[in-house]
Amino acid sequence: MISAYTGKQVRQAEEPLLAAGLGDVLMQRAAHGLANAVVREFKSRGLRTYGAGVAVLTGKGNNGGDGLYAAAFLAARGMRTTAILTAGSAHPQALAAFEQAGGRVLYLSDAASGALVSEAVRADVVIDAVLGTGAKGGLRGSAADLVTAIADARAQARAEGFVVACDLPSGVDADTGAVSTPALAADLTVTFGAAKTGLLVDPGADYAGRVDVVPIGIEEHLDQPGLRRLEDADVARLLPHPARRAHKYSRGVLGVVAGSADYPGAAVLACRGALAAGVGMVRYLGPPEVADLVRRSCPEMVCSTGAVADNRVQAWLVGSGMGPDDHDQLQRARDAVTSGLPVVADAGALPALPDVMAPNVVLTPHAGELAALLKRLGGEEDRAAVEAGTLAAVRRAAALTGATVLLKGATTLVAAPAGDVFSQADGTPWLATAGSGDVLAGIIGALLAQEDSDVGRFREMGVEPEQRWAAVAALGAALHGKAGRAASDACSGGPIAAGGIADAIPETWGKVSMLSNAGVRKRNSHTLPLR
Ligand SMILES: NC(=O)C1=CN([C@@H]2O[C@H](COP(=O)(O)OP(=O)(O)OC[C@H]3O[C@@H](n4cnc5c(N)ncnc54)[C@H](O)[C@@H]3O)[C@@H](O)[C@H]2O)[C@@H](O)CC1
Ligand SMILES: [K+]
Repeated sequence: MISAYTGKQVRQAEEPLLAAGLGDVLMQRAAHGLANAVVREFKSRGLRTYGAGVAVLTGKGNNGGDGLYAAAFLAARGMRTTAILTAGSAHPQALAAFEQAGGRVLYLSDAASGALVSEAVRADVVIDAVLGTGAKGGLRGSAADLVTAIADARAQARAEGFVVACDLPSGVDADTGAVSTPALAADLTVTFGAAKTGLLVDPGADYAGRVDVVPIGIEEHLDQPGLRRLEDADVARLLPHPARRAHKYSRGVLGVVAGSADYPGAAVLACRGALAAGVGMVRYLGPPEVADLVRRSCPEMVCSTGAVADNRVQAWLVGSGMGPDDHDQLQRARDAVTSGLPVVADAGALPALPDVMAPNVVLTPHAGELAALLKRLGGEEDRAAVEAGTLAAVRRAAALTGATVLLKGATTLVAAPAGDVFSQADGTPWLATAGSGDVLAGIIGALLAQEDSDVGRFREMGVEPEQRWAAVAALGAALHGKAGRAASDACSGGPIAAGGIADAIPETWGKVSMLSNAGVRKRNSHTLPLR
């Protein structure tokens, strides 16, 4: 599990060490980690470090100090290092160490900016150490102009080097992931002590590139993370596995209320996602013509035209492919949400649900649907505002509705009403295809139906029982992303259609599960390997 913290939380964790006079030690550890990461990046790209050019964009605070110390380490390895001071001054000890190691110092002024841009554009690596967690707002003045010019050169492929952000890309808000432009998109962000929340949230994640966390000794002072990400091992631990004497009912039955005359395919894709995601049985409820297509597309399905109350299931999926005029289906969606069972509510159901729900109801809006939901609850947001502040928007929606809210996107965020947030980015842009969300709803529905009252495996991971619905939804997002990636990889990175995501789920599931075979055997009470 990756745990992420706000800038304030990280600074609070640093306080006891700073009070003990260890400030310079922390900075040296951070700088050492940054320098090592830069060297590793050169090696992984098959590039020589000796004689390579390093340009450090250096602010006047401690972030600039980290960059200068790191550049001093790199100079000692024979790299040609140049610091471009953006604020006229820099961390004095770090600057002295840098100059002593043979680094060259240039000062940013309006007159010199053309030459400085060329310097940065020619460098094999640009280290962005202008602003860190102490920044208020984004880059301004000539520092902003410099970054704009470098970013333009990179966009026009006039710069060959790569960009490494020191702690976070300057201009990215460490807490919210909001971006004050201009900001330089990094290939790699080397962040200190702990991942910062804003690096794992869009749009900040767009600028962070890969994120490396360098431990600096503050870790034991960190409190509860504001945001978490499930890694492969967590996914493996959370995926359900049938007990040896399981039968189809004990494995969970999912009821699906989805599809309409206009969008019958959405019901089929939701059902295909669910059938592939481990559930014992899927029942479909809806108009006869949609039921007919579902039955013909998925012979495993049990279809009926009855009411929610007449069907024994462990969880419901409602809304995929439904419109505002599908009155019978919308009534079923409302009945499912008030049944007390876990529900995943998607697309067309979202405008028709009660204002206040329960944590075991998982809403799955995209940014436009989330904006509409927030407006209905009295907010001002439009789609652009949601996209610029995804974390705040998803948290607010969860707090206002009392439901778990999953915001779909390149980075998928899931907020529990009590405040826990998960962030998953397992997929590929090819997942942005019609029907992909229906498959996601199917997966989450299937996982909800398999949830039992055993909350131990969540507790072991530090997830409280009432927040586990968010973890289950994040698990679904992870599985969906990984399956989409696997489907695309199987076509050498080519495009995928939504049905391909569903088809790739079982093998993706199997491969991830192998990571925790020991745990699986423990849960199944088997001591002998299954043959
Ligand atoms: N506190 C510590 O002990 C450690 C801090 N570390 C580094 O220190 C950073 C935080 O350092 P600081 O608190 O000095 O903050 P920053 O380095 O982020 O910068 C703050 C400085 O820039 C100025 N500033 C703020 N906003 C600005 C803006 N929009 N435009 C231009 N100037 C602006 C401030 O007046 C201040 O001088 C972290 O991101 C990390 O890189 C690491 O060295 C690890 C240890
Ligand atoms: K930075």
